[in-house]
Amino acid sequence: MKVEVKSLKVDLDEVLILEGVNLKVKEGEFFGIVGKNGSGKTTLLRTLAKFYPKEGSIYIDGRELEDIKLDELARIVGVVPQEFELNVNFTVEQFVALGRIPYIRIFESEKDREVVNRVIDSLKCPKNRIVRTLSGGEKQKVLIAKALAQEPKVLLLDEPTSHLDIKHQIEIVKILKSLAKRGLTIIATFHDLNLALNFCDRIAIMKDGRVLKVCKPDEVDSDVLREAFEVEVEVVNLNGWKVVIPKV
Ligand SMILES: Nc1ncnc2c1ncn2[C@@H]1O[C@H](COP(=O)(O)OP(=O)(O)OP(=O)(O)O)[C@@H](O)[C@H]1O
Repeated sequence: MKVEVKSLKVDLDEVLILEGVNLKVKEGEFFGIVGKNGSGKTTLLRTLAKFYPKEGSIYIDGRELEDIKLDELARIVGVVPQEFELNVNFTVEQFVALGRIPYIRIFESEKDREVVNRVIDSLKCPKNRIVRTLSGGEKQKVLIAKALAQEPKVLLLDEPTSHLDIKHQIEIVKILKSLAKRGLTIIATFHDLNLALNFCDRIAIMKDGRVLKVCKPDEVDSDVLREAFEVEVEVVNLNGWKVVIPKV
């Protein structure tokens, strides 16, 4: 499903956090959001998930967010939050099954079990382990699995690779890329510019609650990064990889 944001403004506790945000994310697009700390990335994602009141409009598949009730929204939009104290005593299987709540009537159905097992297998999560005992990276995958068990059409992820080593970072972004290729619309924030530049289809660069530029990774240059991050950097091409190097 496509996601469109028009003239979005968000105030939290009477502080202006987002203003004049306009975005058009296509169905099946892997869309990255980057920007320095406090630029408004998390607030934008949470607003897309209807966590915060807003001015302006957000359309999901052409429908204004206000008109989509929360139970229906839970079947359309999956959210993977940034920080999550995942100290629950559930097994991975039980925890991922929570993602089926928007579908469950009284008893878990055969389909619920099938979806939970498919998602766990596709992310290679350790099904029978207790979630509390998992490493940060394993917990991150379990959170993504729970969101995918919702069978969302749009997946919002806040820093999906923040707890991961380089192997697992690449594993997760490749999984996200393949999900997007199969039609899932993915909007994810990244601190790691190199991951965003090499895997996202397009990127929004944010500063001070506004979107400075939306472009393809090839169009991200040192000028816009200097403006957004207030640091001198160079964007170079190294063996087919775009790499952002700080000039210190
Ligand atoms: N409830 C609130 N009341 C006032 N200010 C808030 C509130 N929530 C967030 N902010 C402020 O809004 C700004 C944007 O925060 P947000 O978490 O969206 O940024 P971010 O780009 O995700 O940052 P980070 O990269 O550090 O996670 C920050 O200055 C933050 O302090």
